[in-house]
Amino acid sequence: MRSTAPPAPPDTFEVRDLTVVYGRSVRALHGVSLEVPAKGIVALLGANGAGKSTLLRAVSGTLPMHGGAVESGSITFGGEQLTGRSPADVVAAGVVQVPEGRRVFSGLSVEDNLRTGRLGLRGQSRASARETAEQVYALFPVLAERRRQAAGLLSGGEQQMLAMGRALMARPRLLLLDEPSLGLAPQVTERIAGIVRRIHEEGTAVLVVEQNASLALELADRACVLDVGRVRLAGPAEELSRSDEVRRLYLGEHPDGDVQPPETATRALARWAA
Ligand SMILES: Nc1ncnc2c1ncn2[C@@H]1O[C@H](COP(=O)(O)OP(=O)(O)OP(=O)(O)O)[C@@H](O)[C@H]1O
Repeated sequence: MRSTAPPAPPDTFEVRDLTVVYGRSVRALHGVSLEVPAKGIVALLGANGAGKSTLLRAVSGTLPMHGGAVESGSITFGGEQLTGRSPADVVAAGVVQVPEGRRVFSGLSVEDNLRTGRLGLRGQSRASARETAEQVYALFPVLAERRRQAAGLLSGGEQQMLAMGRALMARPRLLLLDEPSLGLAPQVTERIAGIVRRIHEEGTAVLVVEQNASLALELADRACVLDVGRVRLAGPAEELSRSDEVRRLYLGEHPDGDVQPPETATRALARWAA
């Protein structure tokens, strides 16, 4: 039977009722749904162990490397099914992840690190590779200055920029950012945030996973809070940043120094889950 659901708008990224297991017993995600509109920027928040990395692994096709599998649900980008696809296929579909912890090839030069971002991409000419590299250097002038230096000699912030630049070499239409501020000084974090804004303004959709909730909520249009593998809150980032629950749990604020009454949290949940 043909589906009667209307086709998704081009480049909408959709996760629907996703359940992920590790081995036989660890269910890390339970029926998670979220959406990144075309050219949107969405933050995924949650405490340690909430399932943020698991969601990114499911999207990028790297779950099997961690002993995980999608049990049910779907992941689509512009209507194209990504569930169960290989990492190379996901990149070819326009969805590229910047891994947590930067993970650059420290013995390779900046230039060669950028080249690895295009490995395996089909139908791309040398001229277009050069043009993309120049766009990346324009976005990160510090990488242009150090293009022949070994990546291992860069500072933490510069390595984060290189990891982002390498992902941009594949010309993603959706960029997945895993903890871009991890281990960086506040000033460097601000620079990275500014670059994420520019990438987004130039038309790339972004899904950003962050422990630094204030940064993520400042950057994003919408946000989604995961709690022990389930979506606890979702809605416009500005509304979430005003939510008592988010302020207390993720922004480190303690309104009146008191614990929030449970009925307030329930009402907040109902409002943002709508
Ligand atoms: N390879 C794995 N094998 C078994 N269980 C795992 C594996 N990776 C993660 N888990 C479990 O899945 C759940 C979700 O973990 P996940 O790493 O996705 O959370 P997270 O929100 O990314 O946390 P963090 O911020 O600490 O990275 C946790 O209970 C974790 O222990």
